[in-house]
Amino acid sequence: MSVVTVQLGQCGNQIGQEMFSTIHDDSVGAGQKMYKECSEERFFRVNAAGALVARAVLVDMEPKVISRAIAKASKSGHWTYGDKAHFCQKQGSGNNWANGYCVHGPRHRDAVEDLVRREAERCDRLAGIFAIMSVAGGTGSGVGTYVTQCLRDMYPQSFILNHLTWPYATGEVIVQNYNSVLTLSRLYHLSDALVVHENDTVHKICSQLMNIKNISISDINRVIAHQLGSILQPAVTTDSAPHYCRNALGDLLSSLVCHPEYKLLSLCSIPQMSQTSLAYSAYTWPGLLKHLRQMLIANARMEEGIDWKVCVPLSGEESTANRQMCFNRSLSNLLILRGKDASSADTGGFKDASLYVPWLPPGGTFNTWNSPVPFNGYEKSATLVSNSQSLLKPLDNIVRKAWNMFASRAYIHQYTKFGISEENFLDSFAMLEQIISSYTHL
Ligand SMILES: Nc1nc2c(ncn2[C@@H]2O[C@H](COP(=O)(O)OP(=O)(O)OP(=O)(O)O)[C@@H](O)[C@H]2O)c(=O)[nH]1
Repeated sequence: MSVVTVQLGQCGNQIGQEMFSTIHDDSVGAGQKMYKECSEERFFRVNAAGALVARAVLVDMEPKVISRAIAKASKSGHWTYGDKAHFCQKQGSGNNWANGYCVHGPRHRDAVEDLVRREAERCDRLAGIFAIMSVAGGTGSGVGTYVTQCLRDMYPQSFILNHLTWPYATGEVIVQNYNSVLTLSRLYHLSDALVVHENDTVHKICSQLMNIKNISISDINRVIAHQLGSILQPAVTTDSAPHYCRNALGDLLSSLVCHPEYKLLSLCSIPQMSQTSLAYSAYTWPGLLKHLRQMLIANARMEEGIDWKVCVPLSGEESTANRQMCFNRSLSNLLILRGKDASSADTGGFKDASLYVPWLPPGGTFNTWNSPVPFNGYEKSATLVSNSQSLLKPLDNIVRKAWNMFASRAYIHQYTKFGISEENFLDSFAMLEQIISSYTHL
C-alpha cells in the first residue's frame, strides 16, 4: 500500500524533501531486498524510464522553495519528484493564515486537488495521505488547512495524517500564535492525527546530542526526517508478523488514536548522535529502553538531562501529587525498535498499567513494532510515538500567547479583512481550551 505525501509551504516542502531523501538512503543502505521493496512501494513509484519518483505533491505560493526541493531530489541521482507534481504561484501568503485559508486555498483548489487525485490514482492501493506543513506561516498553515479540508471531502474513508512543525517559542513572526491556533483548531476535526515536532526541541537535539555548532534549518530538518523515517519505514507488527506491515498509516493510527478527542502525537528517538560518534558507540536494548521509558514518564524529548526523580505513581495515588511530580500520563504508546535482536528486546516496562489512563483496556494502550534492519546507520535504535500529555504545555503556551494578543485585538484586522471574524477566533480558542482540558485531566 502506498502513501501520498503533500508538502505545503516552505517548511512542508523542505521537511518533505529531507524525509524522502532519508527514506531512500535508508532503504538502499539497508541492503535488504524485502525492506527496500516495501519502502519503495510505500513512498515511490517507478516512471516509464525506470526511475524512482516520490509519491508526493508539492504546494507553495512562491516558487523558490519548490524549485530547490526538486533540484535537490534530481541532484541525488537516485530519485526525483514527478514532472507535473507541483503547484506554485508568484507570491506567498505573507504569514497570514487567513490569506492562505480564505484566498489562496479556494482560488487554487481545483489545481491542487487534481494533482493529489492523479498521484492517488497511481497507487495500487492508497494507504492514506500524509500532509506536511508548519502551523505558524501563512501558506503551510492556511492553505495546508484548506487543502486538508478538501482532501477529507475527497477521501472520506482514507487516513489523513498531518505532520506539524511548531514555531520557536521566541517567535520569528508576530502573529505565529494566531496562525497556530487557527490551524490546530481546524485540523483537529479533519485529520486522523497530528504528529508534532517543536522547533525548539529539535534545535536542542542538534546542539546537545548532535554537537552541531552553527545550527541550520537543514540540520533541524535532518533530525525531523530521521524521526519520521524511523516510524514510516517498514516494520513488523503483531498482526503482520513475520512480514512487514503493508498499511503503515492505518496501523499507526489504530495503535495510537483511540478517541477523537485525543489526536496529538509526539515522538522521541534514541540514540541520536553525530555520524562521527556513531562509529564509536555501542548500545544494548535494556539500556536504550530504560532511558526511553524515563524520557516518556518525565516528558523529556532527549536522553540528555532526563529527570530520573520522576516516577510512575502508585495506583490510587492522588492525581494532584502526580501532577506535581510532572509525571507524563499516556493514552497510548507505540514503540518501534530497529536493528539487531529488535524482536527479542524486553519491552515490559512500557506495558505497566500505571503509565496509562485507567479507562482504557490494558491490551489497547501499548504496541511494539520491530525490524531487524538497522535504521539510517544506527546499529540499534528505538522511537516512541506517544499520545500523552507531553504536548500539553507547548499547546497551552501557544493558546495563552495568542489569547493575550487577542485580548487587545492586536492584528485582528489583518484576519478580518480576509473573512476570519472575531467569532471564528473565539471558536478556535474554545476548541483548543477543550483539548487542553481533556489532556490535563487524563
Ligand atoms: N523545522 C523547520 N521549520 C521551518 C522550516 N521553514 C520554516 N519553518 C518554520 O515554519 C514557520 C513559518 O512557516 P513557513 O513554512 O516558512 O511559511 P509558509 O507556510 O511558506 O507561508 P508564507 O511564507 O506566509 O507563504 C516558522 O515557525 C519557521 O520556524 C523548515 O524548513 N524546517
